[in-house]
Amino acid sequence: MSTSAPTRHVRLLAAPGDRHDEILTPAALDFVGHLVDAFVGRRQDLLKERRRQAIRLAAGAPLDFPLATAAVRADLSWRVAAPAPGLSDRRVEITGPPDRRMTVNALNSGARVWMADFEDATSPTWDNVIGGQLNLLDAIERRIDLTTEAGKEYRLGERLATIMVRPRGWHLTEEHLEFDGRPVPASLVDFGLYFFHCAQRQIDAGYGPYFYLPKLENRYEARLWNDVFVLAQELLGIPRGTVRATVLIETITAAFEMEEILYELREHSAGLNAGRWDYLFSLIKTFGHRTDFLLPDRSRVTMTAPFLRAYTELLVRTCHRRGAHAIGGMAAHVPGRDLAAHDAALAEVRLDKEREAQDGFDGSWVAHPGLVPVCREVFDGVLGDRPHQIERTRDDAEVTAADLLSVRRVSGPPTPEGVRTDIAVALRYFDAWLRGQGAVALYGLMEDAATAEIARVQIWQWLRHRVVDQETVLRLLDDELAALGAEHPWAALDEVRALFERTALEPELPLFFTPDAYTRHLVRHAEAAS
Ligand SMILES: CC(=O)SCCNC(=O)CCNC(=O)[C@H](O)C(C)(C)COP(=O)(O)OP(=O)(O)OC[C@H]1O[C@@H](n2cnc3c(N)ncnc32)[C@H](O)[C@@H]1OP(=O)(O)O
Ligand SMILES: O=CC(=O)O
Ligand SMILES: [Mg+2]
Repeated sequence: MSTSAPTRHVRLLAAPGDRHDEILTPAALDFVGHLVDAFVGRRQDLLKERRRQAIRLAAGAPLDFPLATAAVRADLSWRVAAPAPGLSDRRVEITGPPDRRMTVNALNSGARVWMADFEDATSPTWDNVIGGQLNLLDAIERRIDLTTEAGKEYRLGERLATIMVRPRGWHLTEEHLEFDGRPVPASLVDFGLYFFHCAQRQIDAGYGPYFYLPKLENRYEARLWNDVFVLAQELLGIPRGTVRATVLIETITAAFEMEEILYELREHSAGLNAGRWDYLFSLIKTFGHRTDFLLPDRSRVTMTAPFLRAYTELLVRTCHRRGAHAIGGMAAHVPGRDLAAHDAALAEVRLDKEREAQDGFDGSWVAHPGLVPVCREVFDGVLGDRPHQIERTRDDAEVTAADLLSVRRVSGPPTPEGVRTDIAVALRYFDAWLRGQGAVALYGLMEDAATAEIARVQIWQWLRHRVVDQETVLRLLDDELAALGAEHPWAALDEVRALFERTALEPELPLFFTPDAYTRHLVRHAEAAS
């Protein structure tokens, strides 16, 4: 590193794990320490500002495009950085946790990009966090090949997806590391360890350190990330502007600051992604108390709803005006076990990708290798030999604040089946998450932290508006816990019930279910750590 070590250190509180020492080297921990020392205070202030903004909006303050930055939006002269090597053609991006086998499968999947996910698709057990870093390092070093006991071989092919890493969001902490007696921001751990070990290796391989940034709520959080990148590059002697990052627009407040977010990150920006599931979660969380934001069953809120079309149209228009990629979101259908379910899932995904490609997106996400071909086919049909369609500026897509908030047109009460499904999904997902699995297929759909959040906040919203009564929810809760216990005798039923009660049934809605569940259930401190 080009500067001296921090005077205050990151302290490791976890017991040693298999090969963890290869990631948690003194130099890597010093590097993370530098980042934490520099940014921990600002992160804290920004989290406080999130709470203040939530209170303002709950009290009826209007949400609009910020007046203070009108000049940034009006100035058509600025552009984001040119696409970096490996990021020009992003027609298909596969996402998933950096589990060892899935890492090989994702890199070989035929997708152009693999989003290695420490956020929605990962349950942040310490083993998953450090194991994920090891898998990334081993993949980049091409030493990840393995043969299972059953004889199945996993070998990296010749043409691999470009890696983009999604660190955990600003709201989460990593409690196996401590700085000044306090847990460390998880974003800086995931970003810092990957950057320290892999940034130069990726540059040497002809790519670079690339990221996806989740759950940002405003331009100040984008500025914080940009400053993290500047310092990280400086510390390791990597030229400024080497990092690239795609920001997920997946909160309702960030939808009003898309231009500003691109502007803040412009020297490191790789565009925006329409993170539809967290977006819906954020919308319900932010305006859940208002009757005009009462949403029906999740299955009835599709991407053709006017307020969601407004969001994706604005995203494409904003990106393309600034020379940035606009990347589509996740259709939740995953290939089924039988042929009919498989065909139905593919048809749903095809429709979703067709709409995105026609709207001007430059590529999109899939959750499963079996969906890569359909997404590629659709985008091939629109892009042909062009790597993207950034030149399509979508000046026709005029979107107002009212369009983004016009939820009333799809609002309405849930069906009994919708209530049961949300409870079933939340419970099953919580159980998987507590056991270390952050993404699961349930009832033909991919479920992860974002979709599980929707399930629990919908129940909260329906109870609050009395369109479902507490007795019904408690009866369904008993039924679904019994069904879960019958299917999975090992399920942590008491913990799952308590988590559901705390995060869906209390009058005060917790902002996320993950910090509570993490601190209570996933943290394992070594008794003798010093
Ligand atoms: C809202 C959002 O943020 S979306 C982004 C975050 N969410 C995700 O990334 C979810 C990613 N997807 C997944 O994790 C998985 O596809 C699941 C959990 C939904 C389903 O997984 P499974 O039940 O294992 O699916 P299935 O049995 O069909 O898998 C078949 C093979 O494909 C592999 N596979 C499935 N999905 C992926 C993936 N996303 N990446 C790499 N490999 C994958 C499996 O590992 C398995 O390979 P194997 O036979 O070599 O072990
Ligand atoms: O991260 C993606 C989302 O839809 O949420
Ligand atoms: Mg998300």
